[in-house]
Amino acid sequence: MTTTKTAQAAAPNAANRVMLECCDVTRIYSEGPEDLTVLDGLSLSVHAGERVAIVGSSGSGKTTLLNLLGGLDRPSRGQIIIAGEPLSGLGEAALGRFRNCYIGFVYQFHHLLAEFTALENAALPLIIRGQRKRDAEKRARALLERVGMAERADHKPGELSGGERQRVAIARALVTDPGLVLMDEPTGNLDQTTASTILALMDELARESACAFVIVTHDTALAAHQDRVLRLDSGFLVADAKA
Ligand SMILES: Nc1ncnc2c1ncn2[C@@H]1O[C@H](COP(=O)(O)OP(=O)(O)OP(=O)(O)O)[C@@H](O)[C@H]1O
Repeated sequence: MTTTKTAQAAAPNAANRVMLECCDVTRIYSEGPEDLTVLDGLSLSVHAGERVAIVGSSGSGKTTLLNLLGGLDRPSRGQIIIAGEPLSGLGEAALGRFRNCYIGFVYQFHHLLAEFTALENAALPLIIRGQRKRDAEKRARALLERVGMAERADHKPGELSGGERQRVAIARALVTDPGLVLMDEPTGNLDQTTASTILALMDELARESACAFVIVTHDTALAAHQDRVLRLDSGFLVADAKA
């Protein structure tokens, strides 16, 4: 194990194209009586088709990092570049459009819309993008099928179990065929069989469409399944050997 600010060893089978670059990123929270430095000059590259797990103890900054990578928060210092685009150069509206095109989110707080069915929720990112409802729902249905939710497509979130809602959220994140998917405990609510289905789907997508995944998790089995495991510790990334 190396203890360096930069965790940049490329996975053996990763494509050469860099999908995500995090350059010397620092995040300091200044709201309390004292400044809190959560990330301290952190650098990271993730290539197309690469799957990276971020682990670390509670409060180590995993969610903070994920929010920065998704453009939901801005770093105090440093630069985040996705698909060659520095996020700091984008205003809020442009950032929203960029997220819709390039990033899929599976976050615990990213709730499904209660008044829409599973199918409509999964199709939503394409509708927002301006795609015709019929085409968007066709693609969404295909994704729901892949996560084993085709039978429940016409149900609303209130009629689904926690694990089923999570699978719809995963379909919604993948429906736009994003270059980068950010996941926060994606298999947290799932039984082992369903979790394995989701892992297999992620493997396929990483291979087929060179989608890159950054996955925050406490689940050691899920982390061990990824190309790289990075541990957040005292504001720095510590690169583990391939788990
Ligand atoms: N908006 C904020 N203002 C001030 N401090 C914050 C804010 N958000 C997070 N923190 C603090 O930053 C630190 C890192 O929080 P973060 O949520 O990133 O940790 P985490 O590794 O995701 O934890 P967990 O595994 O428990 O979800 C914590 O000490 C937290 O209290």
